[in-house]
Amino acid sequence: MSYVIGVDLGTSAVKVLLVNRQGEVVSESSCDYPLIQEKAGYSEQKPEDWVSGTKKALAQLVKQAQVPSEQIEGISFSGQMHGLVLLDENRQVLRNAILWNDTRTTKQCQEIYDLVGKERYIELTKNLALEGFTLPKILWVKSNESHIFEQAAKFVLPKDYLRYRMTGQIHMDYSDAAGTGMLDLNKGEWSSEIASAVGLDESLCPELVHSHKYVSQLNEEFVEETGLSAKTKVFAGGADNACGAIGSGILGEGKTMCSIGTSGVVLSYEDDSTATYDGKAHFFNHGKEEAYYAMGVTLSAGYSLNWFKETFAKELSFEDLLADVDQVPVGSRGLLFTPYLVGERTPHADAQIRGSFIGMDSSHEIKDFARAVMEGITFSLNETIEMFRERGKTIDTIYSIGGGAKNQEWIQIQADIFNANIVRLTSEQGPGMGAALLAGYGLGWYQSLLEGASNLIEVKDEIKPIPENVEKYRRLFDLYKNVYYQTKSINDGLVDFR
Ligand SMILES: Nc1ncnc2c1ncn2[C@@H]1O[C@H](COP(=O)(O)OP(=O)(O)O)[C@@H](O)[C@H]1O
Ligand SMILES: O=C(CO)[C@@H](O)[C@H](O)COP(=O)(O)O
Repeated sequence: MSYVIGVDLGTSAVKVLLVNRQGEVVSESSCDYPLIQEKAGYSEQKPEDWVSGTKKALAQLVKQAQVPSEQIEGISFSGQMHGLVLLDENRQVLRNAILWNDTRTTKQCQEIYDLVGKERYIELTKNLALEGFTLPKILWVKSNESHIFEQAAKFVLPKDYLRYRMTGQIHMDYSDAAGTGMLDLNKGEWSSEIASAVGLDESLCPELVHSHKYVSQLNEEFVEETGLSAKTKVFAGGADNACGAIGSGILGEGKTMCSIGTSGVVLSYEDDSTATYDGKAHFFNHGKEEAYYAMGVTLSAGYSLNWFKETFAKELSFEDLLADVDQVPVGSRGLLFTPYLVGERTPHADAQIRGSFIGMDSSHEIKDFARAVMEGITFSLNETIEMFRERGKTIDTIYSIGGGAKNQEWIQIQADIFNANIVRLTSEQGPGMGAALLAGYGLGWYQSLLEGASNLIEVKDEIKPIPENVEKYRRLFDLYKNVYYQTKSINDGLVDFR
C-alpha cells in the first residue's frame, strides 16, 4: 500500500489526514492552538504553536494508523492564507504572525493606493488592498515596529513557515502568493512595480513554485519527533481555499464551493486570467496550474458560531448547542444576525463595521439565537452568490465543506438561502484532502489533479432546496442586506469606545 498525508494548517487547529491511493481517509488527527487578540481588530498566532501542533498531530497519526512509515510516500499542505511571518537572516521568527482576520492596517491599505494608484493596483493584482492581505501587514510593521522590520530578511505565509521547519527550504506557491497583494497576477511574478512604489526590497519575497512541486525530503528533527520516514517527499501545497477547491473537485468552469470554517468562503472556478471583478470579489491563482478562482469572504463565519458558543453557552458542544435548531422556524422567529464581529470583506470591504442581532424578543431562547447566527452567516455568503449570479454565472449546485458542513440543518439552510442543491462529500475536510491530492499528483499517482479528484472524491449526499423556505428566505435576505447600511454610521460612532 502507499499513502500520502494532507496537512491543513487552519486558524483554529492543524488537521492531518492519512489518505490511501483509493482516496480513503485511513486515519486523522488534529491539534488546536490559540488566537492571540490583544486589542479589538488584532489577531495573531505564534508560528511555534503551528510547528509543535503539527508535530503532535503527525506523531499521533503515525501511531494510530499503524502503517509502515516507508509507505507514506508524500506530504503536502493547505494553509490559512495571508498571515505574515517575518524571518531574520538566520531564519528566526521576528514577531508573532499577524493573521488574515487582523484588521489593524486600514491606514496602510490607503497608503498602497496613494503610492501605486488604486486602479493600477487592481490592474496588477486583480484585487483590492484589503486589511487582511499580507502587504499592508508588512507596511504596518515597517511603520510601527521599525526595529523589527530592520531585521527582516524574508516574509513567508503560515504553511510556508511550517514547510520550512520540516525541510529547511523556503518557498511560496502561487495560490498563496496571490493573497499577499504583491503578486503581479497577469505575469505570475512578484510585482517590482508595487515593491518599489511602497519601498520594499524584493529580496524579502520568497521563491515562487507551483503547488504540486516537490521541494525536499523531511528533515531529521521531524522524522525523529513524528515517526515519519526520511524518504517521505514534501510537496509545496497551497492556500486553504485553493486546496479546499481541489479537495472538492472544483477544477472546471461552472463549479462552485461554499466553505464554512473560521472564515466563510464562496468560491467559483475561473479558467481565464483576464476575467475581471474590479476588486469586488477576490481573484486568486488556483492550486492547479494556469487556473484561477473568484471568491467572496465572510471574515467571521464559523468564528461567529464559535464566539456565540464560547460567550453564551461555553459548557455545550456544537452538537448540543445546535440540537434544537431544526425546531426553530425559518427566520428564527424574527431575529436577524449580521456576522461582522471583526469587520467584513465581501461585499462590504469595511474593517469598522461590527455585528448585530436585530429583532430580539423576550420570548427568544438560545436555540433561536443559534439559528439566527447560522442564518446570518449564510445570508452573508449569499451576497457573494448573488453577485456571481448577477455577473452571469449559473450556480445551481454548490459543494459544501468545512466545519459548518457537519450540521444537517445548516446544510438545509444553505440549500434554502442559496436556492441551490448542496453536495456534501464523504470527508468535509476539503483543504486536507486537497493537500493530499497535491502530494499524490506530485508523486505522479495520476496524470492531472482532475483525474485524482475524480477517482478519490466521493459524494455523501445532495440536499435540495425546499421551495416554501426559499421564498421566505428571499424576503428575509432583503431585510438582512439592509442591516449593513442601517448600522454603518452607528458603528463608525462606536469605534472610539472599542
Ligand atoms: N458540529 C458542528 N456543527 C456545526 N458547525 C460546526 C460543528 N463543529 C464545528 N463547527 C464550526 O466549524 C468551525 C471550524 O471549522 P474548520 O473548517 O475546522 O475551521 P478552520 O479550518 O478555520 O480551523 C467552528 O468555528 C464552528 O463554527
Ligand atoms: O482570509 C481568508 C481567505 O482570503 C481565509 O479563508 C483564510 O484563508 C482562513 O481560512 P480558515 O481558517 O477559515 O479556513
